[in-house]
Amino acid sequence: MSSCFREWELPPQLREWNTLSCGLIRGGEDREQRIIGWFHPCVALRIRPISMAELEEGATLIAHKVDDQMVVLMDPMEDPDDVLRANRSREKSYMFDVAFDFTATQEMVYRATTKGLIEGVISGYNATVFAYGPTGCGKTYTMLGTDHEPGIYVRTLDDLFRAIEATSDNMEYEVSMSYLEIYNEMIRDLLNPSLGYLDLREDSKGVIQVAGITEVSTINAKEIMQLLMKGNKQRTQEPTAANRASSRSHAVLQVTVRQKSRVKNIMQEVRVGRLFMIDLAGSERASQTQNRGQRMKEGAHINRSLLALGNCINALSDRAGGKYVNYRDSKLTRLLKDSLGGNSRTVMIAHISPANSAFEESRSTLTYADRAKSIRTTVKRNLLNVSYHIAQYTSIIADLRGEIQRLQRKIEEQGPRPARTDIRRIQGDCR
Ligand SMILES: Nc1ncnc2c1ncn2[C@@H]1O[C@H](COP(=O)(O)OP(=O)(O)OP(=O)(O)O)[C@@H](O)[C@H]1O
Repeated sequence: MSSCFREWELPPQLREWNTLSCGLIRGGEDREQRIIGWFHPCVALRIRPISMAELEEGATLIAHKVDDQMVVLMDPMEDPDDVLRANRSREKSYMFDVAFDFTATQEMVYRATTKGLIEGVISGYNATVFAYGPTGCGKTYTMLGTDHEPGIYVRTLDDLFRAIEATSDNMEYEVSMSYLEIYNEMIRDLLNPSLGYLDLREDSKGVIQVAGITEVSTINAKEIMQLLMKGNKQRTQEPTAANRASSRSHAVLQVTVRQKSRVKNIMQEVRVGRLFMIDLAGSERASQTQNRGQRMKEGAHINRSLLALGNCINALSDRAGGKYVNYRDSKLTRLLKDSLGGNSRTVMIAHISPANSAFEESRSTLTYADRAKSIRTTVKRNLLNVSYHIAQYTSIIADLRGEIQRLQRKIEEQGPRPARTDIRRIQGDCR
């Protein structure tokens, strides 16, 4: 099984961090970011098992994994038994960093896509993993999973805390998480829904923040999982014809890790890594889902934001063409700005059904996933430079010392201080 990153090892550019001649960007007075290189997203494809409903409809299989990286999609209108068929133009093969079919376990998907990001995150790099694809194709299964087959959220958090534990003799960590959903273009805090709808703000360094979101600090995987499960119960899910428990919102789990050395020194740095794990709502065809009323309205919002995401992917993958990337079209793309074309190692896991009835959705998902491979992101280490503050205080202290010396000199120049009686006499003169 090939993988995006080698297990427990940093990707080559990250490993070469110490030897690379890095660019140094001052991202603000107290924040430095060191560029370590360009990256393309890791794009994985998962073909879920055929469902009972599809079997009952007499579905045939049209999507196949050929090897660890190649997937073939056949046009269902073509007769596979016709040996004379000359026109196979609509049968297409796609190459990905890694491909999975119904035989793949949750552990295999996690190891090949996400596990390799953890070491970077605890050392101050940003990373994003997102599940993409049509409704009912297995995104929530991959990200959240089940009690028996936990998905990427649980496995990542388990390994993240294990990695922290392994280096905690030398390093001090602070981990916090937030969990939100974007439902009908509105942001809701899943850890504290009573906060109402939240706004997106861009800080002075261009980093997108959700104003007022609950950030829970913890260093305990079990505690995070309990919060996640609680938050997930708040997520908007409804039965649709395509999926009995269809997620009607995009769910974003953000884990922030701050790392600093236990050895206190004057040049101490705090490294801040952010990991986004995103379970997108599924794209859907109104005709297939038979949605009406509220479900149809939700579907329109979902499709609109996924279209905005698709447009960003298109524009970003055509950098040579100099296309403008419009992140502002939806909350989803604004939130994913850094993950898509900015400072992040990004993994996209596209999902499709193997059935002939899903041909059009599968084809467009494969096309988007294929385009996403040519996006480039610039990965930088995020440093909150404590030494900057120390330098500031040192220079303030030096200034104050200089001022004291100047005043002392002035007093000395003015001669000895008048005695108390002289002061009384001076006051008397003034009256
Ligand atoms: N790889 C898989 N192995 C076993 N079951 C799967 C797999 N992928 C999906 N399923 C099952 O298929 C059904 C639909 O999956 P899921 O809810 O994850 O789809 P989704 O893409 O998140 O859908 P939506 O966009 O509507 O929320 C679920 O019952 C899920 O358990």
